[in-house]
Amino acid sequence: METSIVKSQAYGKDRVRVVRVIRHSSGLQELVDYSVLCLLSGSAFTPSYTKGDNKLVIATDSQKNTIYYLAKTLPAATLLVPELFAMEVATFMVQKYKHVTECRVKVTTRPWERMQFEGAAHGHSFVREGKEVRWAEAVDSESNGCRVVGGFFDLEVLKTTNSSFMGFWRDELTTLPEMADRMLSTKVQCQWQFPLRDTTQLRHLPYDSIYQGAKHHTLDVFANDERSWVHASVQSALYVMADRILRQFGVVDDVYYALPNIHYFPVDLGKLGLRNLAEDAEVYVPLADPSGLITATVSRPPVERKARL
Ligand SMILES: O=c1[nH]c(=O)c2[nH]c(=O)[nH]c2[nH]1
Repeated sequence: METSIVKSQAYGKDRVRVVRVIRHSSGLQELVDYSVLCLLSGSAFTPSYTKGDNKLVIATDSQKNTIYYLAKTLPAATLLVPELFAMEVATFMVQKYKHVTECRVKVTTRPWERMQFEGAAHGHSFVREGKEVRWAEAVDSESNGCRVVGGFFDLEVLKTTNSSFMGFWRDELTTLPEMADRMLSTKVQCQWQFPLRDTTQLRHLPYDSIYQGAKHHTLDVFANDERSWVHASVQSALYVMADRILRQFGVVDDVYYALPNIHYFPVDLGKLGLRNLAEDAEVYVPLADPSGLITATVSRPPVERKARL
């Protein structure tokens, strides 16, 4: 007879692909392309793990059907915003099934850009641009209310100059030279968290503007903020990016970044009689592994947090 206890559990369906078309009477058509993860938790499910008792198990197949059902029946304005869609699925599950105490829904989007011809937007044709992925997560829980997070990952950027890394700790294990100018590349992961609110308030936050703003600040600081790059490091640029997002969007509680430092090294062409190091560097080789990894969560000072409540 087993004596172990289940400390935590969550089960559901992952990678539910939903492509939803919204057909407007004007002839314009819109499209979202989502991959959805839905996970249910609750102590009522413990016997399904410990006793093989499935009485209260909502089949993962039914969870998948619920996602399709909501994709068909929710209003367009909700479907088009991943945070709102995630929240509707999560709250639906918690409200419909009394024994579900928490539902976690993560929606990942694959962006389709509307085609443009001579400046005019096409009514129903789209092209996949870039690899960056937007995502949103809503966790609705009976006891805590709803927690929403938005973010993006795989935004790949590179700059050929105006980045340095100087003045770092040196000891017998240090071989890296001071770098007054270097190539810099990263694949940005950024996410922003909203305070716990009730769902009525959460339904009215400007999720799309925050996503656009976060992306803008990320690219603008990467390309243009001389202070953080020319004189400092990935760490200091990360902080400036996050601070800008927090200052523009009062509803955001904290911002997390993960910035890999994908190294590009100048090839030593000395043996070919060519100078290609330091200020002569023009030919580089990207290093697949390892990369640096700089991460931080940045939030408001405690006093400012209190004032916002
Ligand atoms: O911006 C950087 N931060 C670091 O901490 C670091 N470490 C390193 O080797 N190169 C860099 N670059």
